[in-house]
Amino acid sequence: MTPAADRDDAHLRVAATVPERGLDAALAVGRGETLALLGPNGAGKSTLLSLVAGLIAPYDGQVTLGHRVLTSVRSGTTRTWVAPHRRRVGLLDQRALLFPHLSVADNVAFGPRSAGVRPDAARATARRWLAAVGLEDRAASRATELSGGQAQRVAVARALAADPEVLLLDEPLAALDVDVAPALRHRLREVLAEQTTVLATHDVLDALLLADRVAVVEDGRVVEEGPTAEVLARPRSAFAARIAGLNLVRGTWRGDRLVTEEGTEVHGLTHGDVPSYSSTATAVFRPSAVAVYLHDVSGSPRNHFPLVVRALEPRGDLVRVTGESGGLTLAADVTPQSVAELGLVPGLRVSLTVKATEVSVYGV
Ligand SMILES: Nc1ncnc2c1ncn2[C@@H]1O[C@H](COP(=O)(O)OP(=O)(O)OP(=O)(O)O)[C@@H](O)[C@H]1O
Repeated sequence: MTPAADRDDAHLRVAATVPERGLDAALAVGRGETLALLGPNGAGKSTLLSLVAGLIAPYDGQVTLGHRVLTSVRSGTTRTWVAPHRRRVGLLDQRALLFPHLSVADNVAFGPRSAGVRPDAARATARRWLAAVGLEDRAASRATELSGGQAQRVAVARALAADPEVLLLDEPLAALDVDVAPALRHRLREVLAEQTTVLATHDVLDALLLADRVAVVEDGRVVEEGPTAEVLARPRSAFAARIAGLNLVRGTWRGDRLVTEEGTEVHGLTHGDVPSYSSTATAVFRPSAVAVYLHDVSGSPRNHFPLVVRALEPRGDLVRVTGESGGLTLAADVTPQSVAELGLVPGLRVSLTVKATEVSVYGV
């Protein structure tokens, strides 16, 4: 069991084994928190969501939400079972699955109407959530008239209009075109701010931009868990290291550059909405985009970081060089030949450079 699963302040707790799917995992999510389940195909992410939604029962385990026990099964014997529609859990997967014969507004009003809310109040709720996802002007359209990205936004509004205590998102952006996904990701970030959410994804950007915490799921186990930026910057599990291992630099956006608390400046290209001046931002760049020199190499538009080498580790055909730079841990992937030519050893002072065009800056 992970330490996080023992948290006292958890709103949602899951601890379950599902032998036929190779799952034996525990997780906990705080109220208003977004937890990303990050893992490869078949790892057990959807199974965990299905347990919470009440679509499957464990062989052994419990699901609790606040003070309510939703599922309790001991060695195949069910003790407590709350029906899916009574759980106050919303589930959304990569297909929007709107009712084709209903208008957009009626799709969104469906949840409150089913819960017995009067038609005018349900319509008002629908309007509010459509506005939150930026689609109030499509209220009267048929669901079939929407683009894929719009339909997915309506599906988000419909899930939230039902006022779930927990929202479960299973790869909500996976089916969307790459040019549509960033806009929806941004909307999701806004609407998920106060919402307890579990997000299954294998996209590191979803985790970085939407989640407060990440649980890495591999072979039915939670193998790593922690604040998103920490896990992605210093991955301990094999999967997280493969997809993440990114250089992440947090700081304050100064209009054309990010400045860390210790005064390190990072130039990069902004993605999605440009961060507002003085707001918190994150610069992201891959170790493979970083070059290592023994001396400072001047020349813009490059970023330079003085680094004290801490470790050298083989990584496929390359060697990952990690070290400290002004309170940051940074990594560069270089060839074994460069390691030999530069005489890289722990303790050596070097200079890392990365082109500004290789650095993505996000307003988070
Ligand atoms: N309906 C099902 N019936 C039986 N086994 C299933 C079913 N769905 C998934 N499995 C199995 O359970 C295991 C976990 O799958 P799960 O779908 O939870 O993984 P996942 O991490 O969500 O992967 P993906 O990203 O591919 O959806 C896998 O071995 C999978 O083959």
